[in-house]
Amino acid sequence: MGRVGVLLLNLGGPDKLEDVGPFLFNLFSDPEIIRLPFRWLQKPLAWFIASRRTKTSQENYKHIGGGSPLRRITEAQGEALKEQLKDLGQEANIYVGMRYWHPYTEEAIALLTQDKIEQLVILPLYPQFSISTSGSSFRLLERLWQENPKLQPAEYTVIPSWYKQSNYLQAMAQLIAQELDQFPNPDEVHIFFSAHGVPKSYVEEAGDPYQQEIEECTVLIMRTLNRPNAHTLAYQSRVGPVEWLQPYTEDALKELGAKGVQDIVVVPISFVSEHIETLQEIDIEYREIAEEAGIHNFRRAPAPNTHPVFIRALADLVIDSLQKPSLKLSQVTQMKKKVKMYPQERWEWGITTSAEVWNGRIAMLGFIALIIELVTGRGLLHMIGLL
Ligand SMILES: C=CC1=C(C)c2cc3[nH]c(cc4nc(cc5[nH]c(cc1n2)c(C)c5CCC(=O)O)C(CCC(=O)O)=C4C)c(C)c3C=C
Ligand SMILES: [Fe+2]
Repeated sequence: MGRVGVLLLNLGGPDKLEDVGPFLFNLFSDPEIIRLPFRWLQKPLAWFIASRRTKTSQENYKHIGGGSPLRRITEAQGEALKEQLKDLGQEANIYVGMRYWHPYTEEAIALLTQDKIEQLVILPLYPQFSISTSGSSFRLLERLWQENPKLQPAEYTVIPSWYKQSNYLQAMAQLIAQELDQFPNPDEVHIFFSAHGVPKSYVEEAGDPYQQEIEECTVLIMRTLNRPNAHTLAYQSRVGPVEWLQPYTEDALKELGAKGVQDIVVVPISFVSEHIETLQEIDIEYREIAEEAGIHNFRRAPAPNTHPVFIRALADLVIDSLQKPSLKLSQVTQMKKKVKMYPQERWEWGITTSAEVWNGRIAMLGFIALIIELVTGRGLLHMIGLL
């Protein structure tokens, strides 16, 4: 076996408050995050939404120490994984490739090319696949390697999602059990799984398997936990005016409170590291909503971070993938059969020439309306609450 590398993919987060604006611009510039029919509108809209959101987002980051801990934790996971692999007899270099902030995926690719990695395992740090997370990073890798084939290692394999991995399930069950046991009556506590949401259209129109994987993951964690507790699954972090997967976390909390539930353990299920959506959104915002709803005893299971059983899960995934036939990026998108990744598969209204002409005209009108709205502060986006 040649020189082995593991590329850990994650979203990235601003290291300090000044990074928040450019980080948000990168995020909203991604067509897998905001799916628009016209590519040229992506950057102006990204700039616009990022500018509107920066201040609120900065306030949120201030609550968690002025920046995201994601880089530090992901790098610590990488170091622990390297050690664990070594203990299991597998030497490997670990690289961290973030999608929207440093260290960018491009930086990781440059490093692993420089290190002459011959066999690469691509491991997204998202247990479940979504077009907007792992899908976006896979798309970027495909593009980087198409643009410069010399950057592609001799051999590589992708792990598309891994929410069924037994040590991952064990780690989650242990983290939940540890919180339940802080209550006087652990079996009476309600377990509240809070998954990151995505727009409903991703699942229903674009075929994103995310919701199905989240639901299955919840069942598997409950089975591994093997306790009698009642549980709920809801979706957090909605952005913008369109409908996202439901029930929304805030509504589900209010409903439980109304039913008289007083003790809960919230389990962040789409994340393997602490970050703004656990430390600020769950620990501060949702806790407040829960308390107002009468849920007085609110605890949260920590994200797996560098929990040894979780690190063992990552190591097992790497070793298994090196022993199995390799899986290519193109196979992953083919495997998720009906998944419409942007922009390789276009929305239906964009595929004929006349439709393209009309799309262009309508888009031009929309862009003019957006500029007028930016200048005057009045218009449709204000009316629907996006601005
Ligand atoms: C606007 C659409 C968004 C979709 C769709 C989305 C999906 C998605 N995101 C994560 C995980 C993370 N998101 C993070 C930050 C973040 N995400 C969005 C928007 C969407 N996410 C925004 C606007 C932000 C910035 C923070 C904010 O202003 O609210 C992060 C990084 C957090 C950090 O500590 O910096 C992660 C991680 C998942 C798992 C997911 C879909 C499954
Ligand atoms: Fe997000």
